[in-house]
Amino acid sequence: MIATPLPWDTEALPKLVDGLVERGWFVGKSFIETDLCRALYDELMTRAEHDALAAAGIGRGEDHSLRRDIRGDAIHWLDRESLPQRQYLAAMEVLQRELNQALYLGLFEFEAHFAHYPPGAFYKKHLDSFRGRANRVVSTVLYLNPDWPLDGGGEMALYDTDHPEREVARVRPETGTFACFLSDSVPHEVLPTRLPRASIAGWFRRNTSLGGLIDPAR
Ligand SMILES: O=C(O)CCC(=O)C(=O)O
Ligand SMILES: [Fe+2]
Repeated sequence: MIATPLPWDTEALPKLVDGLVERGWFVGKSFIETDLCRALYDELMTRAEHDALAAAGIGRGEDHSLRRDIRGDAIHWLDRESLPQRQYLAAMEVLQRELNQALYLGLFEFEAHFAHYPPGAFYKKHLDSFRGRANRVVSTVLYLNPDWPLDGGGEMALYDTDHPEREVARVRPETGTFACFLSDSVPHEVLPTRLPRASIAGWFRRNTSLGGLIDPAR
C-alpha cells in the first residue's frame, strides 16, 4: 500500500496506455506534481552549478563514446540519494506495474538520468533501442523547466514510426510535462535549446540476455 497520494495525474493513465497502443507515444501536460518537479529541478541545477554532471555519450558498455555533434547534454544517473529522486522512482514503479498489467510488457527495471542541456545543445534524431535487441522498451522524459518561453527552443520532436521523416508532435520542455514512447520504434530529437534545459530521461527495461551474458543497465 502507498501511504501518500501519487505525485501524478492518475486520470491521465488510461490515456497514456491508449497512446502507447494506438500511436506508440503519449504526452501529458501537468502529469507530475509541481512541487516534486521543483525539487528535482533544484537538485539538477545545483549539480549543474557545481560541475557535478558528466558529459553524456552514445552507445553502451565498450561502445560508449562522446559525440558533441550528436548530443550535447550533461547527465547524472538517479541513485536514490535524495527524497525527490525516491519519490519520482516510486511513481515510475507504479507506472511500470500499470504498463505490465495493461500491456503485458514484462518490464522489470527502470533506469533514469537527470539531463542538463546548456544553451546551443541538442540531441540529433535517434531511436533509444534497436529492434531485436530491445532491452529498453518504453522511454520516458519528465521536463523540469519553470516558465519556458515560447522562443526558448529545446522542444522534443517525435516522428512517425513508419515515416520517420514525418514529424507527429513537438513537446515544449515545460515543468510537469511527461512524455513516453516505444523505445525501438519512435524516432525523436531534441531541437537546439536557447536556454539551459532541465529534464529526466528514463527507460523501462526488459531483461534480455545475449549469448549467456547478462545485459547490463546503461
Ligand atoms: O530530453 C528529451 O526531450 C529527450 C532526450 C532523449 O532523447 C534521450 O536522452 O535519449
Ligand atoms: Fe532518446
